[in-house]
Amino acid sequence: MPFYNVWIEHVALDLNQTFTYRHDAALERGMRVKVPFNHRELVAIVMEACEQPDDPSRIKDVIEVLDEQPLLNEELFGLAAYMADTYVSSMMSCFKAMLPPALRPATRRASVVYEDWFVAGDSTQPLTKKGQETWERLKDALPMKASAFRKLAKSHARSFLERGYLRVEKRRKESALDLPEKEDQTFALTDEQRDAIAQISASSHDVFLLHGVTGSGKTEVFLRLAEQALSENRQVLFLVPEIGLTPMMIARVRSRFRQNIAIYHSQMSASEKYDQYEKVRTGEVQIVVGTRSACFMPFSNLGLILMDEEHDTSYKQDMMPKYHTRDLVLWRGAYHHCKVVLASATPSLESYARAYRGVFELVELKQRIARTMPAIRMIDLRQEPVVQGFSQSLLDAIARRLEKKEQVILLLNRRGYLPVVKCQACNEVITCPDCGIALSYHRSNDSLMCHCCGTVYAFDHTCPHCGSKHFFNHGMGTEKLEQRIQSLFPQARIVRMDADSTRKKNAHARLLEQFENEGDILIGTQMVAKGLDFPNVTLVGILQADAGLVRSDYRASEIAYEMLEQASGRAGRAEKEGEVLIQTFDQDHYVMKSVQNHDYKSFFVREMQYRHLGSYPPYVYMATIVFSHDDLEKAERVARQAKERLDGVRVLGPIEISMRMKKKRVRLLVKDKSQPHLETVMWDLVHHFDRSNVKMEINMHPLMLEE
Ligand SMILES: Nc1ncnc2c1ncn2[C@@H]1O[C@H](COP(=O)(O)OP(=O)(O)OP(=O)(O)O)[C@@H](O)[C@H]1O
Ligand SMILES: [Zn+2]
Repeated sequence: MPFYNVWIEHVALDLNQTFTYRHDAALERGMRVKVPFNHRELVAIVMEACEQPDDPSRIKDVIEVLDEQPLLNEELFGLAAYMADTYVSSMMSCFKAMLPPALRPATRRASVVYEDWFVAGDSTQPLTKKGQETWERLKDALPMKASAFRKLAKSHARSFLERGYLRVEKRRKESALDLPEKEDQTFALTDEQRDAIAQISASSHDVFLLHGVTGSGKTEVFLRLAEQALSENRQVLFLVPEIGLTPMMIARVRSRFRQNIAIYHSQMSASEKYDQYEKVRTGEVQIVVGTRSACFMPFSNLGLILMDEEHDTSYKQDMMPKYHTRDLVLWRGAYHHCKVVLASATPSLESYARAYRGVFELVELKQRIARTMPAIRMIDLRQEPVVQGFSQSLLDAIARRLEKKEQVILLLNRRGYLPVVKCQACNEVITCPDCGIALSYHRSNDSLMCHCCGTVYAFDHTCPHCGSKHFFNHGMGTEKLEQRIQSLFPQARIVRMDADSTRKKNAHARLLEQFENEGDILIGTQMVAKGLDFPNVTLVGILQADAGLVRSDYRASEIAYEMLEQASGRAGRAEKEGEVLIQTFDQDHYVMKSVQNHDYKSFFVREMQYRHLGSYPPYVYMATIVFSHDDLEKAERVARQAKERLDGVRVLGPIEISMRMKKKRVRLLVKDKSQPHLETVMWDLVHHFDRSNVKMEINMHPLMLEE
């Protein structure tokens, strides 16, 4: 049949409308084609063949077919449709989110680069005793990248080559992720680990919440479960929140499974992503480790999905379609009839509530491998003064640890030098003209930065309002902390980790390696709270523990709790006992109490009461609608009209929120007990509400209200 319905990407079009074109050869669903549209050539995706339209003479021809095979299989089509429905977004935007950039409309592939790999030869020539030992230790890990093997085998690599134990083979260059080389370590499982694995394997449930305290050895549980799935010839998807923050985790997975693994994350180039995508599609690898977009990999036979740190907010995409990775992997798990394991020391309230009700099966690891949780000491800042950010207790503790040659992590969740630049003469605060919020001073490039939109402004150290050259020096970001701590401990080797110091590719991995090998103090933003496993870290200090609690967002307490508990969990993970010092004005707050007692359950119970009282998730489903326009009144008027149209749901607002790109913005907050009903109401708005050139953006199930 020569007629086909296609999806076209075009902002001015109504969501999900399709158009009909003619093509005389057969097209398959999921192929890309180029079509004429309003005097332009646009890329479209074929949806289906269709009947001859009423007036075939008006139908135009497809200009070019871009693919030999469909890009997406039926499962991924189903996933796109689910995603479009759930997040009230267009099919085309879902396809774009799902495909690697090289397969998105109108891109060409970069050339392929090759590099040396070692594969095992079949030599029986004698080796020295040391050589024999090294060979025994490493031979099962082959094939391996030549450079990596040389690092592990040191001087022996050459004789292995000369004696035919190794052969060189050219392979397509891997993702440039610079992972620390690790040798595989297998442990005798602890009783708890063994029980957890047995429970998951034997259960008839599909979805598990693995709640294991920090340092309880969740990774080893993942690796064993992955081995099981592989032994049944099924594929494994292993999701991590941010690749940069998890080089150690990935190195461990890779050291166990070597060549059988694809790595997929946002810092890779388009051609690297394409390579990894193809490896999965062609069945060359069985395991994918990656960040949220890895949940779209073209698996054919998934046997297990692992989602580490399932509470992490980076699993929610912040552009359209604003999906949550957890929802999508649950859908895929159901499609493949495979088990899904969500894991965290601090599960999201949504997941724990589901485990509580038995929707997910709860699996617990209550003990640390190191046996003891670190002791938490609250430093009451109402009693003990802080001088330039530090209490004397914290300074003393740092000094003691440095003396013992142990390592320290300091958390201050604010980057830059000064958080606010305020004129001493006229009291004006310098703000971002696009967003209206205070700019931060960054000393490294001597400029001002908006932490909302990322714009950098030149700073001549003169107040734009009154011309004064004097500014207050209140407040502190990580840059200032670094300077201060260096002057207090001149001998200490300090590593700073925040969004500024980690901008370059592989910077995370490099900084972490630097800290592990030759650092004394690691300072940083919430990044340092995540996943780090350094045996010699015995002190964690948290400078402004209350900072997260003063935010008005409904999830503020949960996010603050996660950060504090996770940061605390970095101390004392091996033999040496750990200690955590938390500087707070509010030590009786239930968040502080729960952290102090390492008591997730009490946090959960209290927080659920607040969510219940305020009608917030997980008690209701929620969406935000943001209207933006140059004219605030117009945006408000349209928002009020939309509110009237929203029938049978609770609507709060409109309220004005911070500007974005110079546009004024107002927000409606929509709540309902029923997810399908909420979706119906929102779709109705998208299709039938006249928003007269006011921009309208919907965010289903937002994690944060202020964005
Ligand atoms: N059975 C075991 N025997 C000895 N050591 C183990 C065992 N299992 C794990 N470990 C070690 O214990 C440490 C903590 O394990 P892991 O990093 O998996 O913890 P985790 O549960 O992921 O913690 P977090 O949630 O804090 O990231 C690691 O250094 C790991 O190598
Ligand atoms: Zn801005």
